[in-house]
Amino acid sequence: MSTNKTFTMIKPDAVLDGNSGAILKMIEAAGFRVIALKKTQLTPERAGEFYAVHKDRPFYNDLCTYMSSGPIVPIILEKENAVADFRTLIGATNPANAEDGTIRKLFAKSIEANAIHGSDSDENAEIEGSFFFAHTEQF
Ligand SMILES: Nc1ncnc2c1ncn2[C@@H]1O[C@H](COP(=O)(O)OP(=O)(O)OP(=O)(O)O)[C@@H](O)[C@H]1O
Repeated sequence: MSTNKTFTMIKPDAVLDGNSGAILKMIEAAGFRVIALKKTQLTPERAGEFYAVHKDRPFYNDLCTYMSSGPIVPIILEKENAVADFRTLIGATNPANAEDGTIRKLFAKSIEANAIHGSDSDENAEIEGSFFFAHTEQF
């Protein structure tokens, strides 16, 4: 059964460019409610843990370097059909393929520095949210 929650993370390129506020505004305007939010920075090792599923991909090392290169804003969100609706809101992984009006179309710079992450399943949303927030931090 759906948990109605998803996990997102505004990535270093978007945070450093001062786009966190504009991105959060789009997220809330689309009907998502913020359950937990903070600003933090990953070490390369923690970035490697977060993206462990990609450890055999050729872009893994560059991805970990990039994801630990600056601040990020991890967020837990709530909405009906949250995981699927959020993937629609952010658009395709590669901004060259992202649909008009999506967050990545507006803010992503490249397939790597693509502004934002969105969980791809209810199970991963739970795992990824717990990676950054203890249950007591959520409300
Ligand atoms: N070919 C690639 N070259 C460089 N970086 C890539 C490439 N493919 C994916 N990435 C990076 O790895 C992240 C995870 O890749 P994945 O295939 O899970 O995409 P996604 O599900 O759209 O993105 P995310 O998991 O961040 O929401 C991407 O968001 C992107 O930052």
